[in-house]
Formats: sequence, structure tokens, C-alpha cells
Amino acid sequence: MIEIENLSFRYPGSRFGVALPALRIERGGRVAIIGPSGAGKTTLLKLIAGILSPDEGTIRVDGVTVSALDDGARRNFRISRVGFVFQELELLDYLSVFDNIVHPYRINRVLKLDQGVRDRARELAEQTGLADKLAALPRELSQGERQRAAVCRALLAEPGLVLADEATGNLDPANKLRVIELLIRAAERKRSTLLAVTHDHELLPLFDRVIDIRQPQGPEAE
Ligand SMILES: Nc1ncnc2c1ncn2[C@@H]1O[C@H](COP(=O)(O)OP(=O)(O)OP(=O)(O)O)[C@@H](O)[C@H]1O
Repeated sequence: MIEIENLSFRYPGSRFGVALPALRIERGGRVAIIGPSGAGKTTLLKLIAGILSPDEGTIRVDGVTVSALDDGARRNFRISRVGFVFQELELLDYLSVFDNIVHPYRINRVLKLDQGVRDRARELAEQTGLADKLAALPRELSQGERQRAAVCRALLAEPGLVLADEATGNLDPANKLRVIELLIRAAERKRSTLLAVTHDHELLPLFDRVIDIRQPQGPEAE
């Protein structure tokens, strides 16, 4: 569950800010975030993930007040509880697809890379049609395959919260549907909350709620 109250954030030295009086998303919710370019969709996801800290207000995820954690605790929270598919994917080009998928387990002590995790990585690759690409480098993949690899990496730790930032951008319709359905199915299986930023209005019927961040949020706006 995500609960936001009186959130305000401004990038240092910038006029751009995000203000959100109230937002509540139930555990297992499947929510699309829309809004024009530059509206603050990525910024909101980063605030929820604890990558950015609000200037004021509280953000709670599954009962944890992310905004009150110190840097180390916030990092651990993010690593173990949040799967983030970044807009730029952030795959490392010198690592194979398999090593990219398990990378968070190699660099974070709170995650333990054992045989079960390796098997799960292969299973995810299988489900996403990447089984025969695990030894390839990201630059040897198509954009859709790279996007699916980033999704596998985000889902590997079976996070309670999945944040996807334009995970289907630049994909053809078939691949778009494949990636978004993968995210939705994985979220359903674990009863995770899914927040997906999208510019693609054709995908909106797949979600149970759409938040337009230009519109006022909160109980009075529901
Ligand atoms: N690190 C930063 N420092 C200062 N300003 C930033 C920073 N990152 C983003 N911004 C500004 O914040 C605003 C919102 O950016 P954000 O990436 O959240 O928008 P968005 O809605 O996700 O846009 P898009 O749909 O184009 O991805 C933009 O005006 C952007 O220039």
C-alpha cells in the first residue's frame, strides 16, 4: 500500500516542484500514471522509491515511512522492496543479460545470490522470451528485448512494489502488450502494487486506476 500526505518536493535550484496533498493506493493496486512531458511523473516515482526525499510530507509504503528513513535504511528498503524499471533501462553494457538481471544481488549485501535466485532469473527470462539471450550483451538485443531484460531485473527480488517508468516506450504494439502484461501478471502473482508511467493511452484499460498528475489528487478528488 502507498500512502502519501502533504507531499512537496522541489529540485534544488530549480523552479520545478511536485505537490501532492494526498494519495492512497491499496496493496495489489494496478495504477497508471499519466501527464504531459515534464509534469513530474518520473520525479513522483523516484520519491516513492526513496531515490529522492520530499521537502515536506510523508510517503509510506506497506507501513514503512520511507521519507523518515536515513540514507542507508532507505537504500536497503529500495533494494529489497522496490522493483524499478527505469526509463533509460540502465543496463550495463559490459555484462551479459543474465549478469544484468542478477546484478542487484551482486552489489547489495541485503540480497543473497543463491541457486534459487539464479533459477528464478532463468525462469523470468523464459517467461519473457529471453532464454536464448542470457549470454548476449545488451547492445546485441533489440529494444524490446532490452526492455524485457530490465523488467526481469526489477522483478527478480519479488518486490512488493513495482515502479515502471515508460517501460513500454519505443516498442511496437505486440511488444508493448507483452511487457505490460508481464508486469501485471508478476504483480498479481505476488499481490504487489504496480505503478506504471505511460504515455500510451491504449494501455490504460489494463489498469484499475489512472492518475493524471496534473489533476488534484486526494479524497475530495476521487
Ligand atoms: N535532477 C534534476 N534537477 C533539476 N530538475 C530536474 C531534475 N530532474 C528532472 N528535473 C525537472 O523536473 C521536471 C519534471 O521531470 P520528470 O522527469 O519528473 O517529468 P516527466 O513527467 O517524467 O517527463 P517525461 O514524460 O518527459 O519523462 C522537468 O522540468 C525536469 O526538467
